[in-house]
Amino acid sequence: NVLRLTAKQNVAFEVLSYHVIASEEDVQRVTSVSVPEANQLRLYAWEFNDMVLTDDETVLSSVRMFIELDLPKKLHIPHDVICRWVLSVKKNYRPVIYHNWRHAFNVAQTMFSMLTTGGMNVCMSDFERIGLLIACLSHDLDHRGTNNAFQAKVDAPLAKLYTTSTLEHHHFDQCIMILQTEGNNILQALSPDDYKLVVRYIEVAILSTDLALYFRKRGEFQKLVETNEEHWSDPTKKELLRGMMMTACDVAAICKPWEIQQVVAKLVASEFFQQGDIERNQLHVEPIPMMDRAKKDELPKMQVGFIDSICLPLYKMLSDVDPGLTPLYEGCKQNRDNWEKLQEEH
Ligand SMILES: CCCOc1ccc(S(=O)(=O)N2CCN(C)CC2)cc1-c1nc(CC)cc(=O)[nH]1
Ligand SMILES: [Zn+2]
Repeated sequence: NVLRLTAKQNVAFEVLSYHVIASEEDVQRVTSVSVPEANQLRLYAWEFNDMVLTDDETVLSSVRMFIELDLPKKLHIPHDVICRWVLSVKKNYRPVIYHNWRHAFNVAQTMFSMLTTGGMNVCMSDFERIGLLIACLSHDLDHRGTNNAFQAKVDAPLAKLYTTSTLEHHHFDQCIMILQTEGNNILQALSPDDYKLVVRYIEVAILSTDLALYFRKRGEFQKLVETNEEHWSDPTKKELLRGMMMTACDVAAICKPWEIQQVVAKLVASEFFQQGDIERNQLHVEPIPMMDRAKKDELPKMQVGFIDSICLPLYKMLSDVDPGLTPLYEGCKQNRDNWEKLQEEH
């Protein structure tokens, strides 16, 4: 009977694999073209705009980020494996309004800029750099366009599996599932100990994108930055820095040129309002103001509140740690003025 069970499990896994991994046709197409240059793709720019790129170009741009950091060579990642892995990650993002592949791709590009244009490169090992890039591209895998509170409200299976950071645990699960799928393991050449270390970096990085954890950890990071105790040789302090970098990349649309910020804010609002509609019309509970379509006129005021309470303090601390990140702080401050002007118009 055990044999029958494993046979069933194998079939299930094959079927699952068919759905979760990239098609060899996609892999063929992507591996057959040369990877565009980073400067041609504007990958080093804080003002980077993904909207001008086709889906294949976002896949090739992601591959280019790994190549620019010399990771395929240093960690022996075959070109077809890195292409297949990026395509599989992209395939496991749902076509939701905001938390889709494009968001993850933008988060990874901001991390790439931090690791290069910023000064973070000097204090991050190859294992931290590949861990952070994998975490950024994977950090919202299989997002449903609704938040943690919503999973609990609808008693979603995920909420039973993970009572805290519900979605973030699932995003990490999906990341590992893809890495462990045939032909997708970009960490395959690492020793068991190094593999465990990088997977640990990825887990903590993805979980730190839960804003609840950011609020919990921010005070500790603030103290560290203020007292100039920035000894990044201390693993616990370094882990705290990587977590703050993840949050900064996750909300980095708030630092983008005003035209881009306005487009993205509309997408964020639409996804939030969609959840609010379900809460009001199907669950018969009152949505929070951020998700309440009836309060859309308060959006500029809410954005100013978001910038003041979450974003500016974070970009200020990171600019103190690495002056190379100051453009993020400046961009965020500029958008605070832009949202405030809109707020006054009402
Ligand atoms: C754009 C539509 C309105 O968007 C917001 C409204 C309110 C707040 S909030 O800081 O007051 N706060 C956050 C914590 N919640 C638990 C309670 C409410 C944040 C946003 C917002 N969030 C993101 C991250 C996805 C991106 C973005 O651009 N804006
Ligand atoms: Zn995200």
